[in-house]
Amino acid sequence: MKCTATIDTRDVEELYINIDPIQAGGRLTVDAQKAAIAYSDGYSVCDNCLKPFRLDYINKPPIAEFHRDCAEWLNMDAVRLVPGARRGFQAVASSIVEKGDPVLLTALSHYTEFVSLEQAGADIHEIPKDEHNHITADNAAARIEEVTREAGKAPSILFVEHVDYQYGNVHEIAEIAKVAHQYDIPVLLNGAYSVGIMPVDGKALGVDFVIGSGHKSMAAPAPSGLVATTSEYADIVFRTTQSVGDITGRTFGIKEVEMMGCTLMGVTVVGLMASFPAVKERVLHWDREVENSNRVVDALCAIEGTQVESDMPREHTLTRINTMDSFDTVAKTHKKKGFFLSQSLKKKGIIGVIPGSTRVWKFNTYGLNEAQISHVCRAFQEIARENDLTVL
Ligand SMILES: Cc1ncc(COP(=O)(O)O)c(C=O)c1O
Repeated sequence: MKCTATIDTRDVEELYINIDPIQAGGRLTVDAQKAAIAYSDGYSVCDNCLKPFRLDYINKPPIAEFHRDCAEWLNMDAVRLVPGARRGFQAVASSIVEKGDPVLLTALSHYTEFVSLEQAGADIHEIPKDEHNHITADNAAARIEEVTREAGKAPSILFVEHVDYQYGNVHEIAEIAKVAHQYDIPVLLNGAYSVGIMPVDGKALGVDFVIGSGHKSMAAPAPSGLVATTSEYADIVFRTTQSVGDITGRTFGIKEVEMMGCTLMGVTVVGLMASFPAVKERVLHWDREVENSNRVVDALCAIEGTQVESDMPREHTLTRINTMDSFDTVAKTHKKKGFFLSQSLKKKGIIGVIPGSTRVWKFNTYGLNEAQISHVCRAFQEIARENDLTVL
């Protein structure tokens, strides 16, 4: 049968400023693009897989060294690469959680966190958010007490988002981890919106697992991510296989069960590695990114009726904005309805706002330079004025 699917070249990044809430930290560096081409064959990194036969031991390209560097960078003891943050959640859940165990995640957890715990057969409970859309240590403590009372045993793990995907708020992780540890509950940090864009120190936060997403925040090809842990948990999460063939008597050496033997291959691993020097450098400039985020938010707030639903001032580049009393009032009579906003933005060279959204929506300014930030600020206000909204 003839395959009719064709892949068009994608020139979006060259032509437009992209403020899509989930894509900002995943854009590849030029080095990652070059590495992806050079290592495009499936088994390209496996040419020098010598004893011991496991991908994270390969020295050429320096994958083994990269694992060590990455652990040190996160101030954790061991790292493995995985195909996406979700596979990191899955590895931890399946090695720590027994079927029927109570577990805690939060009212701001991503669905992939739920799914990983569901797959492990967990009895899932949420920590509620407070009135400021924060997960707090007090709420975590109260929920641990409640769930322990109801289930007859303490939760076997607590998953918490460093920065949540709904508001882009930064949560009080060190305090939550301290509380959880008082009940001997290990803590998994979902760093999908932090690892690779802002400084993350696992030991300072006091967490037992750090999960990162390569394609979301580490300028890496999809699917990629990492799971980092402490020496206390490394042997559990990275346990090696005990399988023995009952006819052949075969054993499989040091292959790790949760990693399905070998970790990231080809384009994904070399892309992640090639961007790593730039990623390490860019997290040092997080203050500038936050400043830029606040500039755009301030420009939006100057449009009468606009409100920010995330923390103010912004501490992150992902922001949730409410334009029901500004852009949405235009949408009510505009011939293009709610699509006028994304279409007007596109005409001004900006993409990433979901077409049709004029009520509550999100954007991310990560990685934009000064000129692009100024242009985005100006564009929102011009669109407001063109549609007779008041700009203060
Ligand atoms: C907060 C959060 N956690 C986890 C994930 C899943 O990340 P990945 O695609 O790397 O598995 C996402 C993806 O959108 C997310 O927003």
